[in-house]
Amino acid sequence: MGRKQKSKQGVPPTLEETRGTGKKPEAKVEKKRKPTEETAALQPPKKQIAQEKKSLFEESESEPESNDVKAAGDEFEEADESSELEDEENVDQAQDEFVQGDEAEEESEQDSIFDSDEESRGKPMFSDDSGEEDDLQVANLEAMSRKLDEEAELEEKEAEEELHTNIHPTAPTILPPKEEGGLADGQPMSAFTQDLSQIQLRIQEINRVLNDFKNLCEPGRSRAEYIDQLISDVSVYYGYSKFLTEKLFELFSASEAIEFFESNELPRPVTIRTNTLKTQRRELAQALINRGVNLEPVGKWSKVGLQVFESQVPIGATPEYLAGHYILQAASSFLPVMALAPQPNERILDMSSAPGGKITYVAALQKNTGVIFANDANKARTKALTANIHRLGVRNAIVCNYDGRKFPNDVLGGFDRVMLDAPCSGTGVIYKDQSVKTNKSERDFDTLSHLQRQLLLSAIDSVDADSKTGGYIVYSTCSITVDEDEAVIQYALKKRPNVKLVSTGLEFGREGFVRFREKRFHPSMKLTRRYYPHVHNIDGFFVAKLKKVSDKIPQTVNDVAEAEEEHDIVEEDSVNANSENDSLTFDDEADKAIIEENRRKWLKSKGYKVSKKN
Ligand SMILES: C[S@@+](CC[C@H](N)C(=O)[O-])C[C@H]1O[C@@H](n2cnc3c(N)ncnc32)[C@H](O)[C@@H]1O
Repeated sequence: MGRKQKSKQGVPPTLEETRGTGKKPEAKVEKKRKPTEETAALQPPKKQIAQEKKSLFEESESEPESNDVKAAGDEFEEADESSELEDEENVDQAQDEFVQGDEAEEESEQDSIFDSDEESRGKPMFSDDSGEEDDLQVANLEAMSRKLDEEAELEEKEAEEELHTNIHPTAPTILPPKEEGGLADGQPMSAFTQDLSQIQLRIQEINRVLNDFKNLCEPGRSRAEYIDQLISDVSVYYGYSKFLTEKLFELFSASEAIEFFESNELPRPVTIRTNTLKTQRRELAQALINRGVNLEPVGKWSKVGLQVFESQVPIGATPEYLAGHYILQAASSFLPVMALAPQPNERILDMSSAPGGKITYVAALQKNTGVIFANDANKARTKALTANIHRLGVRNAIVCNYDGRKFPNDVLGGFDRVMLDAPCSGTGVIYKDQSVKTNKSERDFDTLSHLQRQLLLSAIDSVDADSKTGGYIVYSTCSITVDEDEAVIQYALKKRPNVKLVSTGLEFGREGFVRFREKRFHPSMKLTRRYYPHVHNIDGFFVAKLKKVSDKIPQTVNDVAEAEEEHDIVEEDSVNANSENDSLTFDDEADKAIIEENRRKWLKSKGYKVSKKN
């Protein structure tokens, strides 16, 4: 019903489009969020620069992230088609397809990435290099940010006026009458109007009622009825499958969910990362400003990121770009590398590294010392990885092409640190790949979560707990679903009690869920970090950092305590992974069957004779 209705109406205009035509949206869904502590590190911009995005990247080369989501989407479409396979085989096949990828897949995709840092507007800081902030002439930035602030203020004022004009002083009849259209009690009521602008208005109205339910609800109507209608309306208005709308809705309160869905209609700010192997941020900024690029640092939290406001030249084809002085990279992608905190001379594994945005940052932090194994299971994607490694002047990386689940730990293991930026559904980057809105099923999430769990165990097994400088694993995704984030970490804590969660060291971000619906995660899960587009104005992201305390997989709580003592680990916040609080259960039997099936397929592919399945 929802999709049908949408195709009749066409895609709802985004706020940006509405602004572009000079026509205002009928009303803001909700008054703009006031800056909170949470947003202090990264203030969302009050004015997005969607139009500029296109011209900025017209000639840009491929960079990380957008590829990833697309790859996931493509592979899952294929997985869906293999309907004649048995359930287990389906899961397996989907995983294999996901890993192998399409050889013909485009190796390069544009990375249209946006970010903002309102806080630092007007006071640019380039603190990474020499601390000589005053040296850089960035008057253009100040002018730009003043202009943006004024526009934003005006917009906010207008939005507030509209809110008052459009919203009825008392609760109107929002929900369709129970008897109308044969709707039964408790049955989710899909949109009873064909008009998207009316649906949009109803979204606002329901939100208002939910925020003051006691006074504004219609007599005899339950909160659940309003929420059902809201989910149905959001699904129609923003064009999501009902399944995904519900899945994402449950992560937030109703008002926040609306903000989240709205934020997926707007691009994130364009950001670039200075390649400190070749230049310093201050010099790069100066060179780009001279070419007519308006930019400023992404925020105090990053020493290498720059946000691009507008540019008279294609930002992906400047001489500085071609010389490898920077890479177009989402600000969110800096975070797992910062959490990994690689040290010079370490041996590091990036288990799924193509097209190389994060691993080239790792190399820069190591100043090209030590050794990085830049692995990716998709051979086609390793070409873009190699190209980026060359362009950015990385000399300490070895590109390899293993399925991370079967990474040869016995030969190549014993790493000081391992990064697993896992393949995921991309629910954090819906703006970049709108197909995620409709092409993900429950089965896709199950398949991915299973793959992510296997990869994480393999990542853990590749680390040397006795490393003098490290012994860490960082797990990240650009998805915000609990299945792909906390549930994967919880699984690893259970299967590998020789690891424990530690602080990511990241300054901002929301704590990971310790409770989520019926699930109870380990208390140390609060050390993980979640990022959201509507809160932090960066891609939705998840980052967790684990410390391996022993190379043996301990069997008892005491074993873990002993290992920790031996490794002299003092982590006030983190709690032992083998705690009794661990109440989440796992379907070990199902895992066993899938792993066994994978093993059989692998043996077969290597030419071994494999006995028939029982
Ligand atoms: C999120 S992307 C990685 C992005 C990369 N870290 C970067 O910053 O550019 C996930 C990657 O996982 C790879 N992948 C999928 N399944 C894999 C597996 N079983 N083993 C290793 N890599 C895998 C995909 O080919 C994809 O390149």
